[in-house]
Amino acid sequence: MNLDEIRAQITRLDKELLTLLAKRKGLSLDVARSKLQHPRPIRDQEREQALLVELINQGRALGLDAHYVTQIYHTIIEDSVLSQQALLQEVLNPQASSPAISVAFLGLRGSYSNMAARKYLSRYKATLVEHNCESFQQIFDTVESGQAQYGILPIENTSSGAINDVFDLIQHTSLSIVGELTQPIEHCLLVAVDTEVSKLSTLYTHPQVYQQCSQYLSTLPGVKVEFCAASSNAMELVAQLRRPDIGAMGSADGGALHGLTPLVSGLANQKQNMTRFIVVARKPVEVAMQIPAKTSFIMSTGQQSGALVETLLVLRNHDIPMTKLQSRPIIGNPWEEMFYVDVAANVNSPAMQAALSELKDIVHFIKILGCYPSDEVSPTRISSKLLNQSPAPIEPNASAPLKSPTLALQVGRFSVSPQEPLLAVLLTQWPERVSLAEVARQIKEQGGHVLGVPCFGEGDSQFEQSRLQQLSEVAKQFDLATLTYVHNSEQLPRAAESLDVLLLAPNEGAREALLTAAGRSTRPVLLPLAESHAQTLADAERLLAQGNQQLALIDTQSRPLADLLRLQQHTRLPLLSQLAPQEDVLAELGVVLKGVGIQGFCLSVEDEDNLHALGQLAQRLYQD
Ligand SMILES: C=C(O[C@@H]1C=C(C(=O)O)C=C[C@H]1O)C(=O)O
Repeated sequence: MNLDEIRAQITRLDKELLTLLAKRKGLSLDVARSKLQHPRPIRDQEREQALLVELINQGRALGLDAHYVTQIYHTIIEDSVLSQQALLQEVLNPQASSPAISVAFLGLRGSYSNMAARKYLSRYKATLVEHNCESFQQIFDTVESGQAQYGILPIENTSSGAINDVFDLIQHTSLSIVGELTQPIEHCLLVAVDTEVSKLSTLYTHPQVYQQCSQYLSTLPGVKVEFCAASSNAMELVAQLRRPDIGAMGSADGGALHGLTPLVSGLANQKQNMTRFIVVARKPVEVAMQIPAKTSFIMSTGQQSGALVETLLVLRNHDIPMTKLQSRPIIGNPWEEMFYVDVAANVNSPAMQAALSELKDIVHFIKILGCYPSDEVSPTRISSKLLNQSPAPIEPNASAPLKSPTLALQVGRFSVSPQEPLLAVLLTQWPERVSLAEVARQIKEQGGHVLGVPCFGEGDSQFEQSRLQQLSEVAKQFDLATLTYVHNSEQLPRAAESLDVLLLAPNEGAREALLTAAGRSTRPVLLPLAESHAQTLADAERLLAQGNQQLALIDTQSRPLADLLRLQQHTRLPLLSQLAPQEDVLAELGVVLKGVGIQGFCLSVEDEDNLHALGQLAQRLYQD
């Protein structure tokens, strides 16, 4: 077969795949209709888990790796759940469906708010009428006066935090929040004609984008930066001028609306840059009880001590999870605060109704801002336990686990517990023979959780920075947490900026400064055992005293079991163990250590050849 013939086959297959995906979506909507007739929750994570395990196993038999299959199905299921939710909402709020929908947002065509508006309203099959606004106030005015049905407003950003102006305007509006969505903010360098970065002399952008991309821009010293009112204005200008020496900065999708193409992407200093938007309308919506809802309200309490705590206790007593609490000053009442609260509950649920009536008795002011479907469809995770199910071998006779420590370690998205210990791989050096991505893929495939690679000490700080960044990007791709050795207090904050867990190098000089820096960090820290238990515990105390309570001890020298048990009697900190893969009894050792309450294993490997040991260890640790 020649290239054209092979490509023709691929094209045919892709068409078949799309037809099948459309059929699947149709069936998922049938499921929604059935759930409407015989009410039950839209989301069924048990079903999703069973489906994923089956698909992963079928995929493996066909030579597809587990991570690949999981990623594809997370996307398919997310769309399936959101489409089912939208169908239920349309049945419940028929006024929402009309031939044209008008929406007000900040900026011109191509702005981040515009892209958010398009994404949110794409769920309705109606033509979009867009109202460009110059301020948040104008968005509120446009919707309040009925010129637009919906307004889209950014409310918080993962890098810059709460957007105070929007919070302040909500305090006084008659509008209701009827929806939310979270949008990744991915800054790109956009150009109108075929050109190269070296040919650029001027870049147009918004000051906030400039700030968020400062590190990249410092690598282009000869390029002049000109500010515009919004990133969409910059795009418009560059599209009009069509010159090879100028570019704009903004989203790739937004640029495409102006005929611009991205020359470089991923420019933001912080890679996880996301904005949460709220959708406002004149009338509140009703949210079906079968779908996860959020309710937003504002309240002010008296200034007496404990007033806020009392309100939060009401929520806790009714088992209502709070997802956000933000305070803003009340204009005209110095030192009084208005609290913005988001809870994961339907305003019409009995628990929420009971909580609201109790809150009314103890607050000075309370107003419901809206109840809306939650935009988050958190991916169903398959535990290592489920993936590694095989007939259970005979367990060696381990002693009964000691009382489990009270401190719960959270590494990335993994909650560490004696039942589900953490499984990390720590490469002794940066991989040379294969790519880091291949190592990550293997770790994921074998059931590991954390990818650890040394990033410091082999070059200048820019080189180290690029390793930290590579590690974090590759791990994210494979849904793994990240780890590196930290040798001194200067490295610590740099590692903490990008990675999930920090392993302090044992016995380096300037120990105190390192412990203090680790104690000030908000990342979990692994502290290697010192010569004596007394020294280890003193080091731990020093670190904890700085505020960071996410601390675990790690045995890096395979100490005798009795020694570890003795240590456990004196501390509530979780204990992890670093193991070498050469050990022929590695898996058995793991089981014994898990039996005595060791909460994690760090497999120290020289290269990818030793990774198969991880699979054996995972299988023994996670089977029932
Ligand atoms: C389709 C269903 O609804 C949801 C979507 C699923 C899917 O797309 O596979 C699975 C479970 C539910 O969370 C269902 O319940 O079967």
